Amino acid sequence: MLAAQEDDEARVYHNNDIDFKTTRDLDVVILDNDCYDRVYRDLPAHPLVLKKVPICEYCGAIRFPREGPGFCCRQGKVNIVNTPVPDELRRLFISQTDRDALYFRKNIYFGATVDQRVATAAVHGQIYHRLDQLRPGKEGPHHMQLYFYDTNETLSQRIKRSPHLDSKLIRAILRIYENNPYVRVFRNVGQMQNFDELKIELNTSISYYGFSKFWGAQFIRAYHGCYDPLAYPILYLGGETGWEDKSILLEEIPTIRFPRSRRKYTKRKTEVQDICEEEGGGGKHLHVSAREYYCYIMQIRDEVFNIFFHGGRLFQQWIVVMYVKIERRGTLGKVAAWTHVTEFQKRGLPHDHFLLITESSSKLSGPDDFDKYISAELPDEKKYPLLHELVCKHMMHGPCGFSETTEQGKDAYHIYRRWNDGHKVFVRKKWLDNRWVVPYNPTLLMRYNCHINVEVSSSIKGCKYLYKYYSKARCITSIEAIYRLYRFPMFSMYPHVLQVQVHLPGMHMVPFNDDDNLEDVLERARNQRSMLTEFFRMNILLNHVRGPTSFISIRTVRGVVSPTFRECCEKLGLVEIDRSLDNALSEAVAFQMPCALRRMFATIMVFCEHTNIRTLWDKHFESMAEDYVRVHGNSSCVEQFVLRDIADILSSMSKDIRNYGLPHMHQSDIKLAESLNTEQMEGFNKIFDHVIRNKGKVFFVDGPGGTGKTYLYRAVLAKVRSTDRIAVAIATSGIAASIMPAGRMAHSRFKIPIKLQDNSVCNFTKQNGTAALLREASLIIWDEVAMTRRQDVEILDRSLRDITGCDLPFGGKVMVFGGDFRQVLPVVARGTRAQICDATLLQSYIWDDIKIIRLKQNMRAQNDVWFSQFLLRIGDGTEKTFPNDYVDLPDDIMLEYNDDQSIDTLIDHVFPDLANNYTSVSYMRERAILSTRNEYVDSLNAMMIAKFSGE
Ligand SMILES: Nc1ncnc2c1ncn2[C@@H]1O[C@H](COP(=O)(O)OP(=O)(O)OP(=O)(O)O)[C@@H](O)[C@H]1O
Repeated sequence: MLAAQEDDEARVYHNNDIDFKTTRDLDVVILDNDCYDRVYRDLPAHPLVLKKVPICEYCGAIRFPREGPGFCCRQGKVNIVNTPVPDELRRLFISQTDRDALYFRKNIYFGATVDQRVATAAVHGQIYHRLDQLRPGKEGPHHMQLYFYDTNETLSQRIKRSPHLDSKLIRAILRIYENNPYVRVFRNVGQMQNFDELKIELNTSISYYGFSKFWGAQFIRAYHGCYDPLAYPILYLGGETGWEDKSILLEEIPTIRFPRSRRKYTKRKTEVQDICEEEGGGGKHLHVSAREYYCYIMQIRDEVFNIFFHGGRLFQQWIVVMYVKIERRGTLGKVAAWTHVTEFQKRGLPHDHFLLITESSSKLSGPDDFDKYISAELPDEKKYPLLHELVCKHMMHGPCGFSETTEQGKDAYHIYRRWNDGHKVFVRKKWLDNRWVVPYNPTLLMRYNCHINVEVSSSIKGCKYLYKYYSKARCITSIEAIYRLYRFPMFSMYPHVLQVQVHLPGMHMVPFNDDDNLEDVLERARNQRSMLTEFFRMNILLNHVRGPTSFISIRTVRGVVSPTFRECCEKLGLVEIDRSLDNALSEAVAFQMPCALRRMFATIMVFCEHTNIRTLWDKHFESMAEDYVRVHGNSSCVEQFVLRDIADILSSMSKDIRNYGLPHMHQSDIKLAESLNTEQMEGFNKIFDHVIRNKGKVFFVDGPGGTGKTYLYRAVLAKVRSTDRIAVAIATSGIAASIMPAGRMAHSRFKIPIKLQDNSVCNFTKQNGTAALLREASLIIWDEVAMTRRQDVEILDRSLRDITGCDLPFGGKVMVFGGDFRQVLPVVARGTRAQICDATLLQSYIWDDIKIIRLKQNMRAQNDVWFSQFLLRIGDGTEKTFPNDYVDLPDDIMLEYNDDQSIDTLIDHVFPDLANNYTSVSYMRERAILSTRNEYVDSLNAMMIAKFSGE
């Protein structure tokens, strides 16, 4: 409070400027120790007040913390003398009581309102007034013609035309401008002999006034010194030039420094001004830049009446201090990285978006953590009176729903607790409750006393939300101009990219009037196109079409008008999309592996609208097939491998390779069905029969390791796909997914949430591509389901029922699960044996409807009957055990443990003669060492790589 009492500014900002009253529902019992009170802990007692810093010792500008020494006047090098403002004008600018002053301020503005009575013309989007006749007509003088009369005549003519004008005020203004040199010159124009021949064109947008015929055209550019006094006579009332003739006094000024106290400042300032006058420009002068000039005059200085000042700088200080405080004091946890964007809203007010990425130790992991930092409720007015006032003042916006607790929302948006506790405040003429409170951090709100919306973002969507502010359509406002003038950082991100608006067809902004019919607006052909792409194409055409006279003539090729610039470019062969994609692939060949090229090729197929994919395939096939050629040599088989890979990638993007005109792909697995054993064949027929008859059923292929489950899936997948039906193959683990044609991992394919709740569903919407794919699918195969939590499968069941609208298991799809409960079971963190068993599919309601296909014949160990039976006995739990469930392993499948040497022995055993074989794909593919932890795998890999020859 001390700081607040001492400081004038503080008093201004602390004044109550909002009326509110508050009420509370008596039925609701308020807890004394409400756990949600955590969020209000350690609140600052009062909003932050910026520290005072001494005024600039050179120019006397009032400075804010962190403004560098050269911020206002380049340490005294820039010194611009302010023209004194007459008392009368000053009064008009500052009086809060005089009616004429209020009227004056209400009615002064710059710019042209298009007056229908004056001939106006829009040339390249700028508005010109053209007054051919300077001599008044029969109706008497008006507009600019009024300037050529003396004060009384001008005034009576003005009042005649606008009876509401305050004649005293107009007279005062005319008096103030009596000595303005431009006013005088203008008046004299009326005395000229050939007055009738004069024409004046006034460009009210930005750039020039032209007096023609008499002097010839006289253009005054915006950067010319007299543009400012002509365009803004009210700011340059003496007609003084703008920045152009201002100069830097190099020799004298820097030696005279203002003392750091305000009392001594005025005396020293007069001394400096005297010296400047004595010098009369005799010192060594350098010109100031426009930026230096504007930066200088936009400063606040004690006892200097500055009519240029528009404010907004305090806000920038607030940004700087806010970030510094956030990072240093860790209000929102320890910040690892951050970024911010200043957005200027329609009225020109700056609005900052900060994204703070906290260190892992400070990550907010769930609703309980969110509640420690964020409140979306009115605080208790008795316990936290000041905070309550600030929430009423700054944080009451649009309505959301009530919520009993904070909940982790879908996507990036969480639901914060907005309890219906009957607490209401009467603010802005309305009774508002917790539903209207924007989420905020009490500490930040108390400290900065302004609207700061704080929310937790748990996904990349938060970043996207922020980044979209880069691509908004923008026009520069006065406050943004000041930001740019002073080079305030507006983006804390590198590289700084200011994008123009880019949008997809049909996704761009469309202007319309209130009374427009929206359907007509959407139908308008010009609204269907992306402005930017059309603009680029038009520019291409401008380089090639000779002497165009209109937009239509640009689009005319051999007498035919094309509807769009793009079509016109295509007709003229000017669009090079195909060639640039070809170049991109050629470039990638130099440094990408064949598998990366195949992925890139598939991406181009799906996203880049290449007009002839087959030519691209023919040209780049060899590069994409290099790795297969090295192993197989045979070209037709290699082509099939490459096609298979691309088909798998396309399938993961829900696309079918058959629609792109590439070489025909043989169904390599189609013959597998012929070699199935009896058990497999029985299962195959059952599954395929249900698919063909479109009859929903859930199967479970139960077989110990090596009984040919994967072999069966591949045969079924190939057969179903050969009938042009969609078969989706997934597995719980990545390795199993990779050995199924077009296999994907379950969590990724079905977007199963990691954290599960009772009614969770897959994270796709009904309209989404995954939903469309699953709706179309005739068969879904899920391998290794024994390792999956039953809840994941139940979520899929719920989602499929939802997107298909069919209440049968899995929406009436043919579902084939496979796995082996004798192998690995689901992982339940720190779960007991009972909890693990409860998480298996066997305990699910789904199990009741499942038809089991049992495979017993071990196809992997056909030559080792003893071993396959041993495995079965272990899995079935019938092998003889010792205390603690130990079993006896035969010696010939074990290696002797030998302390440090054991790992080497294991590597040598599994990978004999590694140094000579590590380049052989088949050798490496046929063997593997399994391990329980990633760190062991990493060290094993390192040990093996060390055995390779060469660098
Ligand atoms: N009908 C068959 N004819 C010839 N070989 C077969 C047949 N069925 C399976 N195989 C072969 O037996 C081996 C094991 O088959 P597969 O990998 O399909 O078994 P699995 O039950 O999926 O094993 P795991 O549970 O360990 O993954 C493979 O090499 C496969 O090619």
